Amino acid sequence: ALIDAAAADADFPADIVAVMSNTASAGGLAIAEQAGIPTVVVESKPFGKDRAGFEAKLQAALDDARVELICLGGFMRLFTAEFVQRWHGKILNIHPSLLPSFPGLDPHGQALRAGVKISGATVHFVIPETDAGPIVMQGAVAVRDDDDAESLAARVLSVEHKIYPEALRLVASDAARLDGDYCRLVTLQSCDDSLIVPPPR
Ligand SMILES: Nc1nc2c(c(=O)[nH]1)N[C@@H](CN(C=O)c1ccc(C(=O)N[C@@H](CCC(=O)O)C(=O)O)cc1)CN2
Ligand SMILES: NCC(=O)N[C@@H]1O[C@H](COP(=O)([O-])[O-])[C@@H](O)[C@H]1O
Repeated sequence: ALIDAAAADADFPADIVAVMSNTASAGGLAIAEQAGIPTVVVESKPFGKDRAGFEAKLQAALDDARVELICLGGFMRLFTAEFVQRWHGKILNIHPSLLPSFPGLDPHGQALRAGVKISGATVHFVIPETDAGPIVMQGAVAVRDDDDAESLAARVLSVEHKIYPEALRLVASDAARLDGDYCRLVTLQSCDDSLIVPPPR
């Protein structure tokens, strides 16, 4: 969705300069290759619990690609506080729940077990505390009585594909920035109500 958004708008304020993964099996690498975007794999498994060692190798790849802003998508490893502070205000993550509800792993299962009627996705700045960074944008879906984790994830994913490009547009154009504990909207943004996704008929 980020690749498509950047390709579709000549004025999009960001270029996808590389897609990187900590595992060679990540599906996004093939999508990037098909789009002619450089890919990099920095395997995390050889580093075991040595997060700093993995991050040093990742940082070198980010430097080589001259990355200025990181957008995480399904990156299932926690960063050290040192790495996050080095990239202060320059790492976004998308999480498939309406944070601060249901952070961490299995958010859809958490939502279903809690019996919530509305779920969705959140784009937030990454801070050392997991899934706790200031929120840039959210989109919602109704939870249906017959939903399981797979069906809910599929509907939430369609919202992710809508809000992540728009959140990146805001941050890359400096219309939204991390300001202490807040995501500060530097310019008034017209809220796009279509991001509140009604339940499918
Ligand atoms: N310091 C931070 N690192 C990361 C954040 C963050 O907010 N602060 N966001 C996550 C993404 N994420 C949810 O959106 C997430 C990813 C991974 C985990 C986690 O517990 N990972 C375990 C390993 C789990 C596994 O291998 O299956 C771990 O790293 O020990 C929780 C939340 C990205 N990083
Ligand atoms: N905590 C982060 C998290 O849960 N991210 C989730 O992983 C998906 C991508 O995974 P995939 O590339 O395996 O489809 C993302 O769409 C998001 O819902």
